[in-house]
Amino acid sequence: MTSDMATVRVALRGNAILNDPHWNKGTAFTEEERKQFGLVGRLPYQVNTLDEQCQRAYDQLLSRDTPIRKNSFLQSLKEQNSVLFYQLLLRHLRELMPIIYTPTEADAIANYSHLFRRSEGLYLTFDNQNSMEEDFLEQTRGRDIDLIVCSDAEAILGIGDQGVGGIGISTAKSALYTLLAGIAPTKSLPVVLDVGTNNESLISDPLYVGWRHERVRGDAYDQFIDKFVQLVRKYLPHCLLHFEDFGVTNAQRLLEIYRDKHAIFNDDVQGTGAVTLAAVMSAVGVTRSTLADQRYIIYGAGSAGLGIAHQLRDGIVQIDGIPTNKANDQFYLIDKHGLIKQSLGDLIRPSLQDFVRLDEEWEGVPTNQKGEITLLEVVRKVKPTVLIGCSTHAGAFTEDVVREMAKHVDRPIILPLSNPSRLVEVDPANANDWTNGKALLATGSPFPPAKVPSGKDYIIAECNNALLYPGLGFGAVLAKARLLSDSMILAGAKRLASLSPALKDPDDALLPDFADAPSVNFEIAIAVAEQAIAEGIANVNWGDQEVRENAKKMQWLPVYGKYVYDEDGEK
Ligand SMILES: NC(=O)C1=CN([C@@H]2O[C@H](COP(=O)(O)OP(=O)(O)OC[C@H]3O[C@@H](n4cnc5c(N)ncnc54)[C@H](O)[C@@H]3O)[C@@H](O)[C@H]2O)C=CC1
Ligand SMILES: CC(=O)C(=O)O
Ligand SMILES: [Mg+2]
Repeated sequence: MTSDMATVRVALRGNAILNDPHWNKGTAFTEEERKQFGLVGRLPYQVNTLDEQCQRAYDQLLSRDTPIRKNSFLQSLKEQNSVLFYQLLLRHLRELMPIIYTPTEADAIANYSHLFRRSEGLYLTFDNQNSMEEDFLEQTRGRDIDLIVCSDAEAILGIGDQGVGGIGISTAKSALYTLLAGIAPTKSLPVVLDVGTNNESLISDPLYVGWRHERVRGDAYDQFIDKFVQLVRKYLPHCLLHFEDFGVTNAQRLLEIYRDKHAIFNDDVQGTGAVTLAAVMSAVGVTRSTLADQRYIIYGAGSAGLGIAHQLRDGIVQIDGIPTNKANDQFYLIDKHGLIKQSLGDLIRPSLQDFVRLDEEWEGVPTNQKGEITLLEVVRKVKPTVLIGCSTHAGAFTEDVVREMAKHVDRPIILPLSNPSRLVEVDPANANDWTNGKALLATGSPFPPAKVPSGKDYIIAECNNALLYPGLGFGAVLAKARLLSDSMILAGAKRLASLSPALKDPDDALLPDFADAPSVNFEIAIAVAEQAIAEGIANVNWGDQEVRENAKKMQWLPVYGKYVYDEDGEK
C-alpha cells in the first residue's frame, strides 16, 4: 500500500488471490472481503490482525534453529504474503537483516540449486538469447517497473562466481529497496544474466539448475549484455538499472559504456564508494581533520576498491577543493601482486591508472620473495591514517599491520569491508584491542560492539552499501532522473554522513544503525532527488517541499488496504 490508503478494486478471487503474495492477506482478510472474494470456506474462521500475524510468523521463525533455515522460512513467507514479510522485517530489522542479506544470503546463494523452490524473477540465459525479447516482455508487459536489479553473478558478495544462484543477490537487493526505501515490490524486477559459470563445484553438481557451460567472455558476452540493456531502454526507458556483483573486468567497464545513455548504477563500485566516503567523513569529523589530510591504503583493488578510491578522491576534490592529481597522490592501492606501482605493467587494470605509484618512490623498500611490496611494508612507509579492506582476504590486517599503523597515528581509521563476516580483513574486536580502543572502525557485515578500555561499548558501524543504495535509487526514481550522476551520488553520501551518530558523540558509531535505515534512506533519497532536479536531469520540477511530500506519497508501506471485488479491477 502507498501511504494514501484508498480502497483497492481487485479482480482476483479464490485461490488466485490467496496465491498471489501481492494481494494475499491470509487470515487477515475481513469477513466482508472473504464473502466478496470467495474465501469463506478457504480460510479458518478467525480474522487476525497484522500484529497477530507478525507474532505467529515470528514464533515460527524462531523455531528454525539456524540462520539458513530462517532465511528459507522468510523466503517462503515472501512468496506467500508481501505485507506480512516486509512488516515482520521492519519490526525486527536489526535481527533479520543478517538473515536476508549478508552474511546468510551468501550461504543461500551458494546452495541455490539445492534450496530452489520457485521462480524469483527473470532468468535470462545466454543459451536462450534468441527468445530474450519475448522472455523479457513475458514478465514486464503491462507492468509499471521502476527498478531492475541485475547480476551476472561473477563476484557475489565475497564468495565469487555463483552462476544462476546470482538471482539471490538480485532478489535480496530488490527486497532492501522495498524494506529500506519503500519502492513497491511489484515495481522492481530481479534479473539474473546466466552466462555460464567457472565454478567447478556448480558445474559438477547434478542438481545445478543453471546453464552448465563455462562463462562466456569477450564480444559474445558484451552482445548479450547489450541486448538486455537495449530491451530495458526500449520498453522501460525510465527504469533505474542497478548492476550488482559483476566481475571486476566488467563492472566498471559496463558502467562507462552505459552511464551516459541510461540511469544505471553499479552498487559495488558506486554504492560502496559512497557509503565508505560517508564513513570516512564521519571519522575525520571525530579526529577533527579533513579528507584531504589523510593518507589512504586500499587493500583489494577490485570493483569495490576502485569505487572507494574514486569516491574518496572525488570527495577530497569537491569538498576540500584539492586538485585531482594531488588528491590521487594520497592513495596507495594494494592487490594480489602487492602495492600497485609502475613496474607491475600489464597486471594493472586500465581503470586503476590514476592510482599507480612511481617505482622510484619505493626503491630500497623490502619486498617478499616474489618481489612484491606487502601491506606491512606499505604501512611502514606511508604511515596511513585510513586503511580500507575490500579484498576477500580474511585476516589480512594482522596484528603487526594494525600495531604498526597505530604507532604513527592517534586514531587509526580501519574499515575491513569484505563480506561475508568470515572474510573480514580483521575482526574489529582485535583491531580495537591492538589499538587500545583508539581505532575508528566500521565493517561490511554486522559485528558485535567492541569494549574500549573505559569499559564502554564501541558500536561497530556497518559500512555496507545497503545503508545508502536504496535511498539513492529511490531518489533517482522519484525524480525520474534520466541519468544517475556523480553529483547525485555525492549528495547522497554527504546526507548520510550528516546523519552519523559520531557527529554528536565522537565515541559513538561512524554511521547510523541499520535499525534506522528506513529514515536514513528517506533522507538520502530526498538529497539525491533534489540534486537531480538542481542539475536538470530530472523529469520533474518540484521545489524542496514537494520533493518531500511526493516521496512520502510514493512510498509503499507494508500494511493492508481495504479490498472490494471488481472484475475490471487490478490483478
Ligand atoms: N561493505 C560493502 O558494502 C561491500 C563489500 N564488498 C566486499 O568487498 C570484497 C571485494 O568485492 P569486489 O570488489 O566486488 O570483488 P572483486 O573481485 O572485484 O575485488 C577483489 C579484489 O581483491 C583482490 N584480492 C584478492 N585476494 C587478495 C589478496 N590476498 N591481497 C590483496 N588483494 C587481493 C582481487 O585481486 C580483486 O582485485 C568482497 O568481500 C565483497 O563482499 C563489496 C561491495 C560492497
Ligand atoms: C555488499 C555488497 O554489495 C557486496 O558485498 O558485494
Ligand atoms: Mg555487491
